[in-house]
Amino acid sequence: MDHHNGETIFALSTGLGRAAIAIMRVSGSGSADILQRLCGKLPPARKAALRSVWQDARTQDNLLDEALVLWFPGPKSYTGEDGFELHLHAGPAVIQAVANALVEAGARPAEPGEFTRRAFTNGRMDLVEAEGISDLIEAETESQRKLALAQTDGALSRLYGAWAERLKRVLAHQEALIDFPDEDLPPEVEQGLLDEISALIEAMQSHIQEGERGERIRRGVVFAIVGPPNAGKSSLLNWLADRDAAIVSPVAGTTRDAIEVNGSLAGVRVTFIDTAGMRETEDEIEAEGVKRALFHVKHADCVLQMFAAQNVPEDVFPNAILIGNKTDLGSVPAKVLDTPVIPVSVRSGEGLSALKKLLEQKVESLTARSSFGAPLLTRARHKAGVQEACACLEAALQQDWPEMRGEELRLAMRALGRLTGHVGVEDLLDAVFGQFCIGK
Ligand SMILES: Nc1nc2c(c(=O)[nH]1)N(C=O)[C@@H](CNc1ccc(C(=O)N[C@@H](CCC(=O)O)C(=O)O)cc1)CN2
Ligand SMILES: Nc1nc2c(ncn2[C@@H]2O[C@H](COP(=O)(O)OP(=O)(O)OP(=O)(O)O)[C@@H](O)[C@H]2O)c(=O)[nH]1
Ligand SMILES: [Mg+2]
Repeated sequence: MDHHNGETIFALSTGLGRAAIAIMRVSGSGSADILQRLCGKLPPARKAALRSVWQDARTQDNLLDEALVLWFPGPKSYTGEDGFELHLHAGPAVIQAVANALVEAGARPAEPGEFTRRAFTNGRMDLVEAEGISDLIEAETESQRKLALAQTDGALSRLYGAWAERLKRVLAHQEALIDFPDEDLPPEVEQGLLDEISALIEAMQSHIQEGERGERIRRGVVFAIVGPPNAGKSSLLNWLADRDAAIVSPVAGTTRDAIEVNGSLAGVRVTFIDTAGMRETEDEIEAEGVKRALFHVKHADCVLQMFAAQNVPEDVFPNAILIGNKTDLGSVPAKVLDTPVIPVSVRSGEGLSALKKLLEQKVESLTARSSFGAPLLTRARHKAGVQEACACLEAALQQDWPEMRGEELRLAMRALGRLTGHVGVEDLLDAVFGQFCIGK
């Protein structure tokens, strides 16, 4: 994608649902001219003004709307360049007419994430903060909101920046060892340097480990509901979803595809996946369903293994929560192979509130932080970057040659720099900003 910061871009920043007001956002060096063309004299900076919006204000040709107008001169604006907002009456015809007038005045529609991309390019925020903005807009639960907001506030960026600073000092000491090999530098210098590298490795490793929680909060905790046909898996899904998401029937093998339902538990986004009942089958489609069920057993954060009272399983999946259903028809054992069984009857409702409590606890333990307040990584991109930096530091420790060690340290610095976007990220930007909402 070719990006021209000189161009003036616009986008509708408010959602397309039923709403009274729509915000059209404009950014770029042509903003002052375009705003004057549509609304006449520029309003005072950052003060709302009520204006008529015209196709051309000079000729008072074609009145489009009466709008609140905000003028944001750069470089302190969100994008770092001149821009303005029109708070219009929401309505497809108003929006279309204003968009046409903007194009006629020289602006073009923005790409997804282009406003924030400009904020990044103009040094208003780094890459990690920009990703946080995108997550904040997507956040559906309280925990997602908090995590994203901390990220837009620079908490994660500051952690990576602090590591980069420490690395810079290590590198400086390393250079001193290279430049003055014959001077009698005290041996503590080299030892101190190695200790600092080890400390950084440890910090990065625990950050990666904790990061699993951040990724879970961001994407949601995934529960896979599995078990033999007719156990009542789809019935449980429907109860958890509070709607008829999946077909329930007495026919064994009713569910063949995986059915996902999103919800929230303990303020955390969760996904429940109902799967095909596991059994040997000649049916090609059902067999594919069973294959998918096994896939979800492997990839879910937690497996809900369900069985019906009369049909106690011989094996228990690792880390599964065992649910014995249909207690209205018969009793279930207290344990199977040392795993406690949660007795429920989805039909009568018995045990369901206890099950829900248990699931809430599970969600909390899967997302709770061990070190309070430390920022969490939230994406595979962050994890990969920290892992790369960490691998370079480990390689640095293995190097006896000072020059080679210095090279590994520089590579680690570079990996951290790419994370926040301070170095060499041109190739990454389309991927990062392409995931944004239009108008942000
Ligand atoms: N209508 C509207 N609401 C919005 C935004 C927006 O752009 N427009 N935001 C967008 O994300 C968020 C709030 N963020 C904002 C960030 C900066 C400024 C602003 O007025 N900046 C001043 C400079 C402020 C200063 O540093 O002194 C400026 O633009 O000149 C406004 C909102 C959420 N709500
Ligand atoms: N008596 C009784 N019947 C139940 C209970 N829960 C579900 N059922 C019934 O058991 C049958 C199978 O339920 P489903 O939820 O479709 O079972 P499933 O595990 O999704 O089955 P498959 O999709 O075939 O793998 C249906 O007739 C349900 O009404 C229960 O607690 N007690
Ligand atoms: Mg089913």
